[in-house]
Amino acid sequence: MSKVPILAARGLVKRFGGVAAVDGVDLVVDAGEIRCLIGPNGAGKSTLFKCLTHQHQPTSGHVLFEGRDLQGLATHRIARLGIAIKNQIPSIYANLDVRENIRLAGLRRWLGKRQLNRVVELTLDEIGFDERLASQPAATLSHAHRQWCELGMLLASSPRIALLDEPTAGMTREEMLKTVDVIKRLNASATVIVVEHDLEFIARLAQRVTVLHRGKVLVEDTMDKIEANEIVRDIYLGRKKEAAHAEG
Ligand SMILES: Nc1ncnc2c1ncn2[C@@H]1O[C@H](COP(=O)(O)OP(=O)(O)OP(=O)(O)O)[C@@H](O)[C@H]1O
Repeated sequence: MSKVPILAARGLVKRFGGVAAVDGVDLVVDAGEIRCLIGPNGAGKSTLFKCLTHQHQPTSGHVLFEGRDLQGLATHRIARLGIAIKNQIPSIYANLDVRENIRLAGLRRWLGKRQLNRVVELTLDEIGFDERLASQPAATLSHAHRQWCELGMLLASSPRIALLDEPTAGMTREEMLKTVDVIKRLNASATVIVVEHDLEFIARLAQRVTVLHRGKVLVEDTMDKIEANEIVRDIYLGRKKEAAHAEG
């Protein structure tokens, strides 16, 4: 009997006027994977991310969660299926402290009070927040700490699958390395799909990588094979050459 993938895209197309930002993408993600989506600027990564999470209605094609078409489902119904989304701008309650943010996310699991408290403290530990950070209002956190707070909220909500859009954007290398650890913890119980630019981050994290180019899947493979792929290197090196040329 064939296994049903946790998430699949079939013939996904998203057009903006004459531009096909996503142009016939088929994607199969198995339960338990960490999958990275990469590609040069304008490849269609963000648009695909928004289609997969149904923040964009695809022009045509389908997104299936465990074989179930997500079409027509409201955001809260999608969340209830266990699909967690982290956009580039963190969605945290700025006026609440970190512990309260994480507690709110954990409420989704309908745990008893003592169990919920345990989950919250364990999560704070998993994201490496001490008491000072845990009781800090989210609004006063640094950029990286906000991202980790939101990842903590995902951890506490125990999703089936988490989709993350550029979780290391604006981070130092050290912060990126810590984010790798937090996402690995998330992956202990959830499938993870990540859109990213940072190739070191991807090499440390992903089992399989899907490369997008001009709205289509160019290649899908392990990071080692992707790094050795001449066409992929041309796309990235070509971009660097163009940038160097533009800088004069
Ligand atoms: N809301 C929109 N309206 C019109 N065109 C759009 C819109 N969103 C994206 N596009 C176009 O779709 C194409 C793909 O954009 P998208 O942002 O998905 O690429 P990306 O791979 O995420 O790029 P980047 O790495 O620069 O974020 C681009 O040509 C972009 O200009």
